[in-house]
Amino acid sequence: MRRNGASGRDGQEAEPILLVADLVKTHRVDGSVVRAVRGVDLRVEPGEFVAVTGPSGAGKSTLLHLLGGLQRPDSGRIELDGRRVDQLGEARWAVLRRRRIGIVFQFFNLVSTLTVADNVELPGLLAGRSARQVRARREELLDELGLAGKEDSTPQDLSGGEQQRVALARALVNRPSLLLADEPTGSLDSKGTREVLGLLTRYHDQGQTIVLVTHDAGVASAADRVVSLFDGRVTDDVRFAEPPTLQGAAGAVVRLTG
Ligand SMILES: Nc1ncnc2c1ncn2[C@@H]1O[C@H](COP(=O)(O)OP(=O)(O)OP(=O)(O)O)[C@@H](O)[C@H]1O
Repeated sequence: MRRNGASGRDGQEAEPILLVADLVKTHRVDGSVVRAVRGVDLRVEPGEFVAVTGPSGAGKSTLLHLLGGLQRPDSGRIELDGRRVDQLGEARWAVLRRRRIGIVFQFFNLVSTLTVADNVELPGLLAGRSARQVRARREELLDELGLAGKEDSTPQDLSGGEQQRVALARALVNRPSLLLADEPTGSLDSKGTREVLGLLTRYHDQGQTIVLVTHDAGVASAADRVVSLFDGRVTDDVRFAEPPTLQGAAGAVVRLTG
């Protein structure tokens, strides 16, 4: 392994997908002040699979929310695909998120009253794609994710692992530049964890850029780079010389789950 540099997988200088500089976020609730993110710098190259890890309260979820535009930083800079985005308003962030960013959450956040098919298609239709295009993409994803035949089910008919696979399909429907995942295996059993990590690894192998937040070192080992946070600051940034293979990721999960 090596400490992180600024070059891509092939050693060439590449345009980063994500460039974060001196990002700061303070939460204020009922007179108390929590400095959750205290000057984070991060550069993510196209095709990287980055795990952001650290103990509870380190600021991982806050950082992910800032990267996905779900919260605004107090100061600092975020560039996505070369474009500054940290100062965009809510409406423009919503458009950007739909087109460029897919997000997977710990508790899936599926719309319980919609079918699997509708949950997956919704961001595609909201992004203005044709119904035919979106339907074809949904079919492709549900097939890849082992969910063919579940189109008419509702989320509550599915296991946690299946729900997270639906959430992954929804996140990928618009072919995002960046996939963000916030503890995506945090509410899954060992089988669901294995499945979801295997699928993330497969999409990464196909070139998907992923930033995943986890407190779990076993889950982090599926990534090819691990950024450690503590008290809102990056304390370590390690990139593995050999990007892990699907088998490597599966091995990590087997070690994790026994
Ligand atoms: N919306 C919020 N309002 C107030 N405080 C918050 C909010 N979100 C997070 N915090 C606080 O900010 C700090 C960082 O929280 P954050 O959830 O980002 O850390 P984390 O590393 O993801 O932790 P965990 O693994 O427990 O989710 C914590 O002290 C937390 O209590």
